[in-house]
Amino acid sequence: MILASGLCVDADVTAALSTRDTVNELCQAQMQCFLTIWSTLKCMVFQTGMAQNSEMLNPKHGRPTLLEEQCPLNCPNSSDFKDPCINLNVMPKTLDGQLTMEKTPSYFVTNEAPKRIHSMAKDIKLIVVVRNPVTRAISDYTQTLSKKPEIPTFEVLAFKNRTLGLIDASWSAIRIGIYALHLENWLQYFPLSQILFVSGERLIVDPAGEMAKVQDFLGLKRVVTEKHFYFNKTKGFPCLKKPEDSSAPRCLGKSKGRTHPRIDPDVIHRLRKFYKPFNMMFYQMTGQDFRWEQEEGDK
Ligand SMILES: Nc1ncnc2c1ncn2[C@@H]1O[C@H](COP(=O)(O)OS(=O)(=O)O)[C@@H](OP(=O)(O)O)[C@H]1O
Repeated sequence: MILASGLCVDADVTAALSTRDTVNELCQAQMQCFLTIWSTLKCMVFQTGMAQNSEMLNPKHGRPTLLEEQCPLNCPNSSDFKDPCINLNVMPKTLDGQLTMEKTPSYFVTNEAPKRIHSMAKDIKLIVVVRNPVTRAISDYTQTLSKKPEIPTFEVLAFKNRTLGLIDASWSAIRIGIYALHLENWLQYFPLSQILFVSGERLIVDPAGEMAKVQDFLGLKRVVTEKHFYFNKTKGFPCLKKPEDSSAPRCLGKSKGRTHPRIDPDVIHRLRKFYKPFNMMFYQMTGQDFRWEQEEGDK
């Protein structure tokens, strides 16, 4: 989907319409979304897919202690939320002075998740790490490519019809980055004050700054600070100086921070245009400008 510049979402317009209406109007105006986005709204739409925040948070530097557990809402052999599978028993017992964290990126884009999580814990705090959706799509593709080298190129997958400039919004790598639609789903159950949006870009250039926001949001003393991080030139990312369970510095694993394949700049340009109105809506909904339009590169 290519969006003409005149169709950028104006804040007043966005306020007057629900997100879905606004997106619908934009799509209709472009006549390029067809039913793709609308049919996917009923099931899954997007994910942010960034694990690094919880991995950085895991060290029990402070009090309350943070515990991390994966996937409490997933039933074994079931990922479609059909069964009533909320099972807090799989979570570790949370003692006084502890906070338990759970990290499953796909929940953000799973239609049933907000309702189910709300019925489990209405006052739960939610943290979402978001990055430029264009970079996110390329990162997503890079991950798939590492497992399935035979898949078509990013440029092929990104379009329904490249000549006509029709972006394939049904491709999960692209669909997931339409954050405004996912957020709309969550805001039907949780107030914005219960959700913290962490900038994936800031997390790389200023991990301590973003972690300060996380600690404040969780009501923790700021114990993770600049002194816990250093920039690892080989990795090209910040790493932890000394995790609690080891005396050695620790970077995130090989699957985090992979080199992305070169993508045709024209395709990147088209994707930026595609995402722009959705990003504007997301900024308005969150009250945060992630400045993705101002980025030069997409790595
Ligand atoms: N400190 C540090 N070290 C390494 N990587 C970092 C770091 N901070 C942020 N990032 C970015 O995190 C991206 C990987 O997160 P994922 O999206 O794969 O997480 S998840 O597994 O889907 O939850 C990964 O994306 P790619 O660069 O595409 O690999 C990184 O850009």
